[in-house]
Amino acid sequence: MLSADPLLQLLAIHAYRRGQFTLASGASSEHYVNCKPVTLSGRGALLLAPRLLELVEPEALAVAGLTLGADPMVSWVAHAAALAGRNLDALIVRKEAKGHGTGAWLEGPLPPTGSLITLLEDVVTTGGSALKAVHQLRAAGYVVQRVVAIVDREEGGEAALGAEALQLHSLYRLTEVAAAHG
Ligand SMILES: O=P(O)(O)OC[C@H]1O[C@H](OP(=O)(O)OP(=O)(O)O)[C@H](O)[C@@H]1O
Ligand SMILES: O=C(O)c1cc(=O)[nH]c(=O)[nH]1
Repeated sequence: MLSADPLLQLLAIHAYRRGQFTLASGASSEHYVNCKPVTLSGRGALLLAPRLLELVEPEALAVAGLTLGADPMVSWVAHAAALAGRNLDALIVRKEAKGHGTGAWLEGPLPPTGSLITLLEDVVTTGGSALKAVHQLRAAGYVVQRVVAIVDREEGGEAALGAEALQLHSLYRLTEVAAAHG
């Protein structure tokens, strides 16, 4: 049965797949949620941006995320914030420092050192990718206390983030998306 929640419906139809998958952690899984067909769709952006923006800390000056899953997310959340009259910019954290030019890890309009930044993720499994981004942001002098994800697979991510003083907020659990897929 189709979910009454249009966003859950989009994720169930366009993001969730059953099969054999190798995850970022190297583990195997019979489920995969590829959020990109949703996060890169106009309707997905329209539905997701306000849902994620309301979970961003009110004092945050930027949203940041590890490329490339979080790239569209940080962009349209910053856009939604601007439409609401809020000062919130987008930052992209590279998976490795740029090998030429600036040599940067972080791209975007950098807020002052000490600013609060909320980390965005599409999927949290072990939390390793989110932590990689948080480590770069903290090394650059930013305060990160919260990770906001579309889907929490509930496979250790919340505890791993908690061990580094990070709260995980997610819109959906993998089990909900799988159930909506049917
Ligand atoms: O919590 P974790 O165990 O780290 O797994 C979740 C990560 O895996 C996916 O990224 P992926 O490495 O597939 O990269 P991509 O966004 O560049 O496709 C996803 O976008 C998360 O960042
Ligand atoms: O753990 C991962 O790599 C992972 C799982 C998943 O369901 N979706 C995703 O994008 N990454």
